Amino acid sequence: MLDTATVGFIGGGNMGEALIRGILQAGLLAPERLVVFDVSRERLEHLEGAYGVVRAETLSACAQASQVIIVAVKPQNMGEVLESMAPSTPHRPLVISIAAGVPIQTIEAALPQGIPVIRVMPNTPALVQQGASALARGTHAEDTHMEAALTLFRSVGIAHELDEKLLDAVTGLSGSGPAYVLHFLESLTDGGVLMGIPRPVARDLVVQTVMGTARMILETGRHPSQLKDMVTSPGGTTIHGLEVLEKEGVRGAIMGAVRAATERSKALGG
Ligand SMILES: NC(=O)C1=CN([C@@H]2O[C@H](COP(=O)(O)OP(=O)(O)OC[C@H]3O[C@@H](n4cnc5c(N)ncnc54)[C@H](OP(=O)(O)O)[C@@H]3O)[C@@H](O)[C@H]2O)C=CC1
Ligand SMILES: O=C(O)[C@@H]1CCC=N1
Repeated sequence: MLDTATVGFIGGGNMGEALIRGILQAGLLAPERLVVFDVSRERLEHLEGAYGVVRAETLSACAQASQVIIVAVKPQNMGEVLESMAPSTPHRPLVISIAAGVPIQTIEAALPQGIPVIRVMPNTPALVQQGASALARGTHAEDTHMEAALTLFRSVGIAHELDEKLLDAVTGLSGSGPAYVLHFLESLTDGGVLMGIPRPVARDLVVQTVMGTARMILETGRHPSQLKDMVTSPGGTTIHGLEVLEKEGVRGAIMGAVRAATERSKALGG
């Protein structure tokens, strides 16, 4: 269904822009096939100017022009957006929500009966086609709808179909995950600076170390523990660093962060 579809974005903030940019860079759709509506005129002007996408003057115009509608507003704005959108969906578009925590049932109940809905949890590395998304289908979403949604999100990274009950956990893991990785990356860089390395060099070394380590997992298929053991010489430097991380409870702290974010996602759904 994507071959001829116009894809509408309601909400063109951080995540909306990451998807727009990623989809265009991947060459999946031409800019004239992307229509955007945002309450912020500034955002609309930015998106139109930066990417050449079509700007809709109203939410209804965006919905009416689109066979696939990606709703990318904050969970708190979902109620008003769905209410405004409902009368503009007689053409039965596929509605894709990326809002954290908002259950499919809530979205379906706010729209006319029979509208296909897919709930997705993407993440910001979609901006550079390195996103990670999980998708769950609603009552009326058929295989063609899921295939179209998977094609969209796979154009900007990897995507898995999952049962909806796991989407809050995905939100806590890979949805919020880039922030944890950036926090770690920033701390590691500060560690280098603390030891006297100029910041730009420390940043470069850290980014390459994180990227190289992730690629090593993917390309060797080995367990992270095995790869960690390769770095860790008996009585050497690494084991002394690891001892500090274990004493400070970093592993438990990271697991706790995923749990806290998952619980927050559940709470956002009401
Ligand atoms: N950021 C992330 O890493 C991720 C976010 N998400 C989800 O994506 C959604 C968007 O998040 P994010 O992009 O970070 O949020 P942003 O606040 O950056 O973007 C939302 C945009 O929608 C606009 N908006 C608000 N109300 C309306 C409306 N009624 N109609 C049209 N546009 C409206 C906002 O304008 P204004 O600012 O003026 O209100 C803003 O420009 C959220 O539901 C979030 O849970 C999912 C995965 C990752
Ligand atoms: O922080 C948030 O609520 C959103 C959802 C996942 C990432 N950012």
